[in-house]
Amino acid sequence: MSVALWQQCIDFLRDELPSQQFNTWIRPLQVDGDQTELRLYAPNRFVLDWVNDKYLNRIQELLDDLSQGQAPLVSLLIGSRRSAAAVQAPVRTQPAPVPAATPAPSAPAPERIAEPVRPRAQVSAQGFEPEGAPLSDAEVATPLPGQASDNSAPALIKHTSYLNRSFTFENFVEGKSNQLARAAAWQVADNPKHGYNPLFLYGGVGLGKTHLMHAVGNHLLKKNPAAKIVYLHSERFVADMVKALQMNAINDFKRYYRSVDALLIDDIQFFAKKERSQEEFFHTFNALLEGGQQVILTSDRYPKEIDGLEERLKSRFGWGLTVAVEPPELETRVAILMKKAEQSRIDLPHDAAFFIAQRIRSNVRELEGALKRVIASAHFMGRDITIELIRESLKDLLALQDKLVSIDNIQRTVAEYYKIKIADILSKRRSRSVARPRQVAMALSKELTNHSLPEIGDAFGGRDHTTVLHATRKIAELRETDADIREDYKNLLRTLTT
Ligand SMILES: Nc1ncnc2c1ncn2[C@@H]1O[C@H](COP(=O)(O)OP(=O)(O)OP(=O)(O)O)[C@@H](O)[C@H]1O
Repeated sequence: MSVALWQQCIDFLRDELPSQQFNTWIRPLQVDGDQTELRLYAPNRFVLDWVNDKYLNRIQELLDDLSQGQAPLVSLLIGSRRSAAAVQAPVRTQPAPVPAATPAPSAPAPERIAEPVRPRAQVSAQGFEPEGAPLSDAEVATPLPGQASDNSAPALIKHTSYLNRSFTFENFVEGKSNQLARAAAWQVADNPKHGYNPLFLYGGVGLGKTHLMHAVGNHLLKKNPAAKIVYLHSERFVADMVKALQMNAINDFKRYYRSVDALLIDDIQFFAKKERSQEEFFHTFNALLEGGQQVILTSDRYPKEIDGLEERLKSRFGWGLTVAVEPPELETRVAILMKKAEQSRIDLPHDAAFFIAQRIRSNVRELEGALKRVIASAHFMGRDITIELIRESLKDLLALQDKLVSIDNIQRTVAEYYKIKIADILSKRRSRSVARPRQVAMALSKELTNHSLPEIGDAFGGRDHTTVLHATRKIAELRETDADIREDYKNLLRTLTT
């Protein structure tokens, strides 16, 4: 019964919280319980502390409301449902109104959990035999990217453990969009034995996941130059494994990967549908976790949403910490440009950085690419970087952007998104189902185009500029208070700018 109540509570939290927060803190919680007690299992102490601190009061409040004051007592534990036996005693919290972060006075100190409790891996480093699932076509067909051999690796393992030395924490610009991911990565880098294992970073292309992963690796190496840090793309892992199987050297392969201090694997969505590789990775992963070696993974989406990935892998990824990296907001884009210019010892005026950041919104890689082009033009023509020079050197890119974000296109995209007609957006109808999307479209037009308020008003069926102003203010306010609008706006921005 309390589990059903939790499901309802989750529905509210999903609506109330930005998706990044929901995915990071609430979604990994597992639950069981009965009429009187609801046990929530956090994958590690970090999540437990955070939930305790930030969300438990609200959770208890919601449960009270949903059960008309008959809410079960909430216990927050470390572990997972199946490993509950391994957990000695919960960090039991008081029901509201007593502050939820306070452990019950009766909980004896020695029983408090000091370290994350993790279910024991089922397979030891030596325990796996190669007869697994047969190779799928995709596994066999995966090309071998040409990289030099790593001296310490068996000859068949072609990857390198090279980390990009410029991907450091110092060079990483922090903003709202990547704050959590950076904090989690820093924890792992600074305190690997007590951090989160695995650390799973996910988000769209070019947003800094690889950068952060390397930053951890670089920091670990700085602290211990003898550490064996292996970074590779998931396709490389697959290719090495295929080769090892072909050469009858799978044991070398296993030994090598299981001997590392930290294994960093990029873009693990490429494991999808490659059953044999997943099998091998699963065992490597277990062995590393069991040995206390650090694993860091990245993917372009939330692990549970990767089609073609085994459930047991998805579930195991949740033992550590899963954090999203979001597209950077305007201020962060400006700061990134200023940082990159500083690294290249280029004098980039703030208004020029602002201009580029305003126009290039999709991701940091694009932003960097645009800056490089501007710098090259400035060098080539022997001119200072001005907005005029930027307009010239990014002419094609900006024209493409303008086409993409014309008011017409915004109206069409918003109409499609909300499943209404463009004619409705232009009409005088005031019903909420039409008025809100219209306001969203107006706010997007203001943010994404250079049209003036009167021009935007004209394009929306001849409305006054004050109506457009009101719409942009209203939507700005709703993006703070209403999770649906916030999500809609974010999705539309992404559709219109990538
Ligand atoms: N916050 C940031 N501060 C400084 N540079 C950044 C930041 N975010 C991204 N970058 C830079 O943007 C580029 C792309 O980042 P990165 O390769 O880490 O993206 P990614 O998320 O791993 O993308 P993909 O999924 O395509 O591999 C890199 O050059 C990186 O240094």
